[in-house]
Amino acid sequence: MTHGTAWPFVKMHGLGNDFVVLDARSRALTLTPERIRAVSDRRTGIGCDQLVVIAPPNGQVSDATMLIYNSDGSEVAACGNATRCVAWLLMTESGAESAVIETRAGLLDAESRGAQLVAVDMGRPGLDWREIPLAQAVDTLHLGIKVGALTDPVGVSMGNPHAVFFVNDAEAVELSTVGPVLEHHALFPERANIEVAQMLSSPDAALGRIRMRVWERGTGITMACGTGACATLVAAARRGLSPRKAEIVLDGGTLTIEWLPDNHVLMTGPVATSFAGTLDPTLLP
Ligand SMILES: N[C@@H](CCC[C@H](N)C(=O)O)C(=O)O
Repeated sequence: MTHGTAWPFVKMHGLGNDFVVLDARSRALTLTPERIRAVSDRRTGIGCDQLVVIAPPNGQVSDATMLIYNSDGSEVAACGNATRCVAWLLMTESGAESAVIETRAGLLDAESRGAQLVAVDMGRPGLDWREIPLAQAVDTLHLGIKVGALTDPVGVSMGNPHAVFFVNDAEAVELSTVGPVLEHHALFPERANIEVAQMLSSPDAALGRIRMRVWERGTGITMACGTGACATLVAAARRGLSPRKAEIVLDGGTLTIEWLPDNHVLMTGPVATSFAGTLDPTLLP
């Protein structure tokens, strides 16, 4: 491989949920699960929770297409924190205050909310068992499964599958033990992201506050999960535990999530750039 053909990348994160971002708008990129795992590997690659590719827009309705891959090599339809990061890159590039990003989960509208702060309309939550998807017809407000001390989560799709367990003490949950078991539970044919959520506010608070930790499908424990924060707010509001707007306190910081009257979920939070570089061609030719 000659010098100059190596892939440039930007390393970004949203509240510590980190990404290697590749711009494939003017150059063909061939990814395989092996290559995604190699780049994502923290010991031998660059290291990230998700590999994110900016691809050309399909038609004229969006500014770009975003493709998202978990560090295990699987492709996913949605990633809230990466959407804010890519929106920020696109807005910085265009000088505009908004951007439209096409994902496998649909078109997402993003807006700048000040320095390094971005709001994204994450669309409508999926509340039907087929949308999550579940293996059988179950009321998504009470999935009724139990692993260890975790019982009866709420199922929510934010373009990707989530199971939200309400607990008295989120810090006490052994996520590294129960997370992988629940991710692969037979009720979730496409696996699931697993959230444990502890209410820090009362149901009648003007603004809710919820502590949340996550075991991400295809990645493991991460510092933050944007779609998980959206799913948690929706789950808490459906259970009558929270108003429809809340601060979700994650390991890496806080996201503000609002379930709007039009049924869309609005996520607002920071973005950060860590460094830029080029990928060793042995990782990605
Ligand atoms: N970190 C993300 C979600 C990434 C995808 C997820 N692991 C899945 O497999 O669905 C976020 O910020 O939403």
